[in-house]
Amino acid sequence: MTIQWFPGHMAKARRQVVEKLKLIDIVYELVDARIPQSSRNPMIDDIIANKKRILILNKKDMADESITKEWIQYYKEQGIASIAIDSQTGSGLKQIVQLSKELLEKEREKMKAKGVKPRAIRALIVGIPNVGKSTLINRLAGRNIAKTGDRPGITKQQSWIKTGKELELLDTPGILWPKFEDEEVGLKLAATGAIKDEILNLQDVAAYAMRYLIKHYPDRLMDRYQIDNLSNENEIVDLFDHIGKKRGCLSAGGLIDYDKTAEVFIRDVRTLKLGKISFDRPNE
Ligand SMILES: Nc1nc2c(ncn2[C@@H]2O[C@H](COP(=O)(O)OP(=O)(O)OP(=O)(O)O)[C@@H](O)[C@H]2O)c(=O)[nH]1
Repeated sequence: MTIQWFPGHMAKARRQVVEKLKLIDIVYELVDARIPQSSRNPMIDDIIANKKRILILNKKDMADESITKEWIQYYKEQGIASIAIDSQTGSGLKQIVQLSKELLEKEREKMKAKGVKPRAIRALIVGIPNVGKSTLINRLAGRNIAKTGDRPGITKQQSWIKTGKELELLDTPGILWPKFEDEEVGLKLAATGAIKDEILNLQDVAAYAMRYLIKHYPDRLMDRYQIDNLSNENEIVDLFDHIGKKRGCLSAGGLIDYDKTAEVFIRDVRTLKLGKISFDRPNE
């Protein structure tokens, strides 16, 4: 389902998250590990205010491992606890409870001192569309629970999902909007498949991804499309021609079909044919 993020919807989405914050101890802010900055909500710090938070870099299986490590370090320096996980296989999930306990230790110690037995930690997953919120909830619950999160305008009864003895999750994640105002962010969201292909011109998205690969992963481009010398193909049009020819993207008259080439190239990127690519890098 595509959400049209009008200002009214943003305000409503924000209100829904703020309401839920009253019920929970900790926020799990879910982002896409390939674009940890570009897949964050622009107002997230303001929205969650003083609540404890873990920044969860999901889909780590698709991101460049060394860059993910740099991100974790970067966030540590910013005072933000972060971990990388793969919700599809469950890799990294154990750290979530462990880290939550660490972050909430003081509060829990205080409760113990008052003679109150600490209850399970209560958490809310928030994030922009498509970062894997439902997949994570289902994984933590050990069954298929989460279907859709809060759509702006739709109010749903809250209920808790128990995941083991130590953690309870709100069953509907908070859906927040991405940073659309920045064109590059839009291109990154499109390149990773986070937004619908109809929203941006696919040739623009492909050209952006090609430039990014020339800069950061030239060998992979050369290997995949048998390019001998990338410096001669720096012109994006030449690269389109080369890839179009190699991948058989020709129109009736034998000319390169650029739309088809863009589609094939983007599919290669999204299906890891060019390896694991991180489109956001710290300090860039
Ligand atoms: N490779 C990989 N794919 C994942 C992972 N987590 C989720 N996905 C896929 O990402 C897509 C989006 O996942 P969802 O769980 O529907 O994302 P969501 O955040 O709930 O999306 P909305 O309901 O649109 O807000 C699905 O195709 C999932 O299978 C992961 O860790 N690795």
